[in-house]
Amino acid sequence: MSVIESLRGGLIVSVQAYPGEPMRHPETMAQIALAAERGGAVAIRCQGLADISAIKGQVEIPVIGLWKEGHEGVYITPTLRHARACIMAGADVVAIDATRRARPDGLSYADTVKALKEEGALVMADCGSIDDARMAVEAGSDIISTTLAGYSGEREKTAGPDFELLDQMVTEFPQVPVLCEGRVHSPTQAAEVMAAGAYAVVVGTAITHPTTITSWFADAIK
Ligand SMILES: CC(=O)N[C@H](C=O)[C@@H](O)[C@H](O)[C@H](O)COP(=O)(O)O
Repeated sequence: MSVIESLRGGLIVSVQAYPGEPMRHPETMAQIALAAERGGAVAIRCQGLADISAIKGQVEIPVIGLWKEGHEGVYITPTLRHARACIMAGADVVAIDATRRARPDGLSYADTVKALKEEGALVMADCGSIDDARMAVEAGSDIISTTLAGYSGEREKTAGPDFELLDQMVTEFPQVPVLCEGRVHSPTQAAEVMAAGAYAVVVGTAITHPTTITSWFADAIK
């Protein structure tokens, strides 16, 4: 079965810790990824070359790798160099910023995807709007996703997943795998995005970010 086919209908778990956080260590991330695999994840999404390699060493399921540089503007795998490095580190799919903003290396999104495809890589397009998705499909991305909805200035940051953008994407691109990622906070919401036509759902915070999960409970009993 192809990597993309193996994601169909499944749960992808995003395993990331942010700079300065207590769990930001490749071995810790790899342990969480393995736990997620045992729980039924069909793939892991993770950040940074050390985490990608450590996680590849632990799990059998595919790894979607990205490399975050900074946290403003184009920061998810911002350049072709970052994308190539993710593949070299072992990622089965590389996730890259697929907004229409200028990229730090001056390449267009289409040029970046073209180079990666020529090298045999699979590309996940992290989109923030339907216009981004159009550009990403035109460029030949293997997967498109709602990852940047609410973070790139084109969509409101909904409390839960951006169902409206998901609907636009699956309606306009029925032939392209559309992932729903971002603020999927419960099993019910995960089921809802699948019912809405997502090819697969990506859950990060609600499974792998204990500080945030703890704050949900702490706030609820204040
Ligand atoms: C916008 C951005 O930088 N998103 C990042 C992308 O890799 C991660 O910080 C998110 O945790 C991930 O998308 C999963 O989303 P959520 O944690 O909401 O389930």
